Order: sequence, then structure tokens, then C-alpha cells
Amino acid sequence: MNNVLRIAVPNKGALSGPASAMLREAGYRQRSDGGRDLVLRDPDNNVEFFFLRPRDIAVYVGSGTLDVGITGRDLLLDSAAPAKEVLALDFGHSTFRFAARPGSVRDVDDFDGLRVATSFAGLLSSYLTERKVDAEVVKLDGAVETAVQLGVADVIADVVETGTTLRQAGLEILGEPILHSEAVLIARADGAPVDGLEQLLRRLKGVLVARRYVMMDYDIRAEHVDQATAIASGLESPTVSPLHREGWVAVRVMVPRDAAHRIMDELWEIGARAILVTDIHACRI
Ligand SMILES: Nc1ncnc2c1ncn2[C@@H]1O[C@H](COP(=O)(O)OP(=O)(O)OP(=O)(O)O)[C@@H](O)[C@H]1O
Ligand SMILES: O=P(O)(O)OC[C@H]1O[C@H](OP(=O)(O)OP(=O)(O)O)[C@H](O)[C@@H]1O
Ligand SMILES: [Mg+2]
Repeated sequence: MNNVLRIAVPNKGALSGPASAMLREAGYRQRSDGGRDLVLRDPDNNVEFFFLRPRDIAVYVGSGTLDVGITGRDLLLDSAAPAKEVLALDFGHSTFRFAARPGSVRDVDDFDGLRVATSFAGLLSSYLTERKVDAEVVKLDGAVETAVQLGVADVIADVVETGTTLRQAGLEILGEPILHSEAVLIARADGAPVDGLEQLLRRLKGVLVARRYVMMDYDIRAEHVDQATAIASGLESPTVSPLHREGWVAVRVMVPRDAAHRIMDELWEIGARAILVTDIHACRI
């Protein structure tokens, strides 16, 4: 029997709900909505979940206290913990950006001598060093946008999702994004083997595919299959089965969810009929 896989999961905040939803879709036990358990055992799957602050997760995983965890790429880099990203999870997307009062500062290269407030001091300091900018980093815990108004900083560097918080604080984005972030699965940086990690990865990749793809079935005249396959080629290769109706075949193919309607229109144009789209509930690719 393998060792129990110990998985760190965000206990609150923007990543908490979506992380639990993804694990549930991957077949694991999770806390009920609003649940406050700190530890949850899932003996059927030989795993244990530890609900922790997302900012601390890279520290637990980096030190080897826990085997793997789900956190934000920005938080992982900010921690400088010896942990590495093993899979991007396609939720919790955000950018990490500079903002200031409109017209006050033009570019990062003009930051010398200015005060930049952030709750991601590690991430910001490495960026400023890399860009050879000599600015003062003001470390705050949150509500960073208010720092400019209160005169504590000239510029802020913070997480931006919709940009609403910045606008409400009368600030404007400045320069290029420092980082594009999303939720990621992390493990120890030294790549030491972890019992059960391969299975967890297969399950999470299965959820990503089930979310991104749909199954498409259609009937078409056999001589048009090559043309149809050029429109929708599938992950591997489409399944083609004979139909009772002479000269026709049934085709089954996975297509990207966001392209499904365009593909249906194009298939229809070349003579496909009875085109059906269904969700993929779960898969292992
Ligand atoms: N709208 C958002 N606001 C904050 N963090 C976000 C948002 N969207 C995605 N994230 C990501 O969530 C992580 C921050 O989560 P965390 O739980 O620390 O902060 P939070 O959601 O702002 O919660 P809190 O209320 O404790 O500040 C980061 O990786 C960040 O990139
Ligand atoms: O671009 P938006 O969609 O407005 O989202 C980004 C804002 O949301 C988060 O703040 P949160 O409410 O978590 O407060 P905090 O700064 O205290 O963490 C984040 O720190 C930004 O301030
Ligand atoms: Mg926050």
C-alpha cells in the first residue's frame, strides 16, 4: 500500500471554492459548502486534505510537510519556497500589475526613488531588481489600492482580475503585466518521488479535458469523412462507424467546447446531419 498523499487546499479566498469544486469533479471527498474542517481524510482514494491559507501552501509543500498543494502562481513565486508548479489548473486567473494615479507616473523605468506598495513583496522585489529599478517596497497585508490615497505610496503592485477595485480607487494600470497568474498544483522543487502524485495528475488532467472539450457525434456520407476530419480532427483520431444506411457513416470526435458551434456550422455545410453535442462527465486521456 502506498503512503497517503497529503494535499494542501486553500481554506478561503478566491481559490478556495473552485479548488474544492475541481477536486470533487476529480472524484475526491471535499468539505460541504461552508464547511470549516481543517483536515479531511479520504481513505477510499488514499489521500488527506489540509485546508490552509493559500499564501502558506508553498511553504508547507516546499518544506516537505505536505506532498502537494493548490495555490496561485503569484503566491508560489512570492514565497520563494523550494516548490515548483507541476500543473496549471485553469481557474483563479489574474494578472499582477502596477497602478498609479492617472498621469502621475509613465513607466516602470521612472520608478527610481518612488514608493511601491504591495502584499507581494518577494515577487515585486525580484521584478524591480531584474529591471534595475531602485524603488522602495512598502509591504502591506491587503487593501493595497488605498495606499496611494493615504499617501503611503506613489505606486501599487497588486492582483487585478476585473480592474473594478483599481477604478474605484481612482487608479490606472501602468505598464505591462508583471505576471499572469492562475491556480496551480505544486510539489517539492527537488522532484523527489511522491506516492500517488501520478494518479492525482491524471485525474486533474481528466477534469481539465472534460471542461475544455465536448463530444460531437454526426452522420455524414463516407466520401466526405476526410473533409470533415480536417474541420474536427479530435484529440487522437475520430471514431468512424458504419451506418445501416448505404454510403453513410457515424463519426464521434472530441472538439473544444468554445469552438463547438462554429464546427457544427462547418460540418453542416459539407453535408453532416444529426449533429449532437454532449458533455464529457469524466475522462482519462
Ligand atoms: N479577484 C481576485 N482577488 C484576489 N485574488 C484573486 C482574484 N482572482 C484570483 N485571485 C488569486 O487568488 C490568490 C489570492 O488568494 P487569497 O485567498 O490570498 O486572497 P483573496 O481571495 O483576496 O482572499 P482574502 O479575502 O483573504 O484577501 C492569488 O493567487 C490571486 O492571484
Ligand atoms: O480587479 P478586481 O476584480 O477588482 O479584483 C482584484 C482585487 O481583489 C482582491 O482584493 P480583496 O477583495 O481580496 O482584498 P485584499 O486586497 O484585502 O486582499 C485583490 O487584492 C484586488 O484588490
Ligand atoms: Mg485578497
